[in-house]
Amino acid sequence: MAVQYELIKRCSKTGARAGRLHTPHGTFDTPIFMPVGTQATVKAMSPHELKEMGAGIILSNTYHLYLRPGHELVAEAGGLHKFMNWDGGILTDSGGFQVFSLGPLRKITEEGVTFRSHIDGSKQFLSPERATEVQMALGADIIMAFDECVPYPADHDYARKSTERTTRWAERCKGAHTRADQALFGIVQGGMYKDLRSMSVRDLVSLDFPGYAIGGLSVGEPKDLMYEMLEHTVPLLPVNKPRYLMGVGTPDCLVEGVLHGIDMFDCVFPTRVARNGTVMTHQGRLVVKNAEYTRDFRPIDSDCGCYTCRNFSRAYIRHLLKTEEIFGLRLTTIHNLYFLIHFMKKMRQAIIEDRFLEFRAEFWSQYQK
Ligand SMILES: CNc1nc2cc3nc[nH]c(=O)c3cc2[nH]1
Repeated sequence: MAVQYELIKRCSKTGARAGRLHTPHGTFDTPIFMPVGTQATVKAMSPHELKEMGAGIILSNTYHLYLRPGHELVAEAGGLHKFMNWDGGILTDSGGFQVFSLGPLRKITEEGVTFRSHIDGSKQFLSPERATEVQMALGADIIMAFDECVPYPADHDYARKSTERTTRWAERCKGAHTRADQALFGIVQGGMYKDLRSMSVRDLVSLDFPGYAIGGLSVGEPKDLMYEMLEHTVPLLPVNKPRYLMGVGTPDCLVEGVLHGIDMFDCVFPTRVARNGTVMTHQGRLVVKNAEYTRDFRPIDSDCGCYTCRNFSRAYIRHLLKTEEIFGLRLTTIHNLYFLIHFMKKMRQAIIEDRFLEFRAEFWSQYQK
């Protein structure tokens, strides 16, 4: 199997678990946070810096790379790892979510989705087979089935019909997937309906994927509703397969996702907000661009071991951001990614030492959103 999950330790009181994910490009500790590199680069970061800060698996997007530069060109370069000179793990999202959230004027049929490129308005079409072919050409270690992310809110009838189609599409992806060195994950849908989440899990598990993503969350629903869906859905998934919660990445959601048994997370949040000067600390977020930090010569976070916090002050970073110096957003990005990657390592250690609930209580006692 291209990707194998190894369970190391289960928390005795919750669904939290520590594990390892074995892939063709290395073995990575879980729970893991995966930086997003939509267009074959984690914005402002070099592969060397990503490796140095402990990044293991990064994401790229099929939708974007299919439109530009095209999957054929990436294949000609020898695949994504060679193209971007990254020898760690790569996961590609299948394009479904991006088509629904980016591509204007889209039309969904049983066959697939017709949409207009957000770049040049050209008419495009993706089907389960085509999305799988594109991902095989891009060459990620983990690829995702082509699905429809049920929008929020959606009525039960729409959610049911869409989820049933996503399952038929997952089967078609499985039929089209012929690369033995890649793992194809199914994506659980079902909207905010427990019966449909159960149906989606049952149908996908019967198709037997090497890993399962929880889709259709972090789409604008209240966090408590997301947690409720996780509490219901995750325990239904096989214990010996990785669980990947798509699009989730603020510290509070990461803690609650780990609590419910999630192993893998991705989110643009840390890199996106870094570029406008929002950085994460153990007490919550701060906007280092704000005037209050003009003469603040302390590091962003005195407990943080990242390159930014070891070498630069809030005042200096604020100055760089105010003057729109590129180095400023590089420093905030380095910090935010390091913070989350190491936050996951601390959670993993707490699970191994069977003190995850204490870790979680300590986190919530300090954290202001
Ligand atoms: C930022 N939130 C978010 N990013 C997502 C990506 C996804 N990809 C495929 N399918 C999904 O359902 C899905 C849901 C998501 N929510």
